[in-house]
Amino acid sequence: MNSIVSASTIGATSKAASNEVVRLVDVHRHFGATPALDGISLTVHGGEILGIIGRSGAGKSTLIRCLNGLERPDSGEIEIEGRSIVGLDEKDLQPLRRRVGMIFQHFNLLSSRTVEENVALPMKIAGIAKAERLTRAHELLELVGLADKAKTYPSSLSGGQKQRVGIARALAARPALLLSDEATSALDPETTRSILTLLKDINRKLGLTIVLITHEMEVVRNIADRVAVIDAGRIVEEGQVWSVFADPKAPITQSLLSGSRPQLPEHIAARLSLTTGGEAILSIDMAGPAAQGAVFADLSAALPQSFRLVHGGIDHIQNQPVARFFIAVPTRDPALKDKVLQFLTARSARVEVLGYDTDHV
Ligand SMILES: Nc1ncnc2c1ncn2[C@@H]1O[C@H](COP(=O)(O)OP(=O)(O)OP(=O)(O)O)[C@@H](O)[C@H]1O
Repeated sequence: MNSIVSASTIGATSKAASNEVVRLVDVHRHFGATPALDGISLTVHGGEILGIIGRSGAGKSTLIRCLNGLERPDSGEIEIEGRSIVGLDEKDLQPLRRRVGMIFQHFNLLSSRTVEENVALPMKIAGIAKAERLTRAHELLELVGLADKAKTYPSSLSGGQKQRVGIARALAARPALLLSDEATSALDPETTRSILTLLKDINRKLGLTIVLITHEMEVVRNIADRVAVIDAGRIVEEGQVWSVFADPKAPITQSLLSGSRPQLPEHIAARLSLTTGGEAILSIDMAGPAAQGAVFADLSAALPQSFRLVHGGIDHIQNQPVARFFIAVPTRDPALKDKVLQFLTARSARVEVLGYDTDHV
């Protein structure tokens, strides 16, 4: 990928991290009796990548359509770069739409236009002279690694290449904000990773603010700085990605994360009982500084033969260790489990007794 193009060349807005590019306050949007958005308040700062995740029907598309003015809320405030867009008519919305670029799941390229014409189209609509828009289209195609495809048609491109053209086109009008609507959902895992890497690269180089909606936690994990979880039109959880992965609070977040975090193997979970006996099965969650020490070596030294490792691992998200383990503690010494619990909680671990595996004596 060739992406060595400076922010000044491309001309994206680079904002200080404290600047608010998006602000939503108590936004409501109903369709009949269905509350698609039920009081959404959200802030996106300049230069950050916010992932908005939720299940089908949670309200993600409605939210993103409100952000680019395609949908009007019933009530609440929406500001883009400090300017309220709620009361704007179509004519006044046009300059705002140029501040907001968008990429789509199915790319939405014009098949009758070449790649460079697709990228140049928003500039043509904005009345930019032909020579200037072609120069810029080439800079953008270089940014997304497709300079050699300028004269080809979208039908000859792979899905990943089409999305790169979509990204170049979205950047054509020098947006302050890029909205990504399930932009990698139609791509295979490897192409998804390359598109996410490109978006992160553009975010870093141009300081471009990105809001992406997705139903995949892996997308959030790979690219976002912060995550907001939406369910039934409400933000139910919000925070830095590593801390939400480490300690998901809302049931919907726990469920969305179930494929991304170690889970107790099913055959053991199926045997668990509430009756004390055999081994107690404990889950242990540690993150950040708490996950950096030699916790298990220290536990072993302090309480020899007090546990055996059952399952788990350490992930690294935003350069922070996020650990989740399952251990088995024998119950033949009735006080042992509490000693282990005490030891681990003193080390800032979150520990839960899941039940007893009485088959394992
Ligand atoms: N134009 C509409 N008319 C009626 N109901 C709508 C309309 N748009 C959305 N809804 C309803 O609002 C709720 C939120 O829909 P929305 O499309 O925003 O969810 P979503 O999270 O984007 O779902 P998906 O991931 O399946 O696209 C759903 O119950 C949906 O049926």
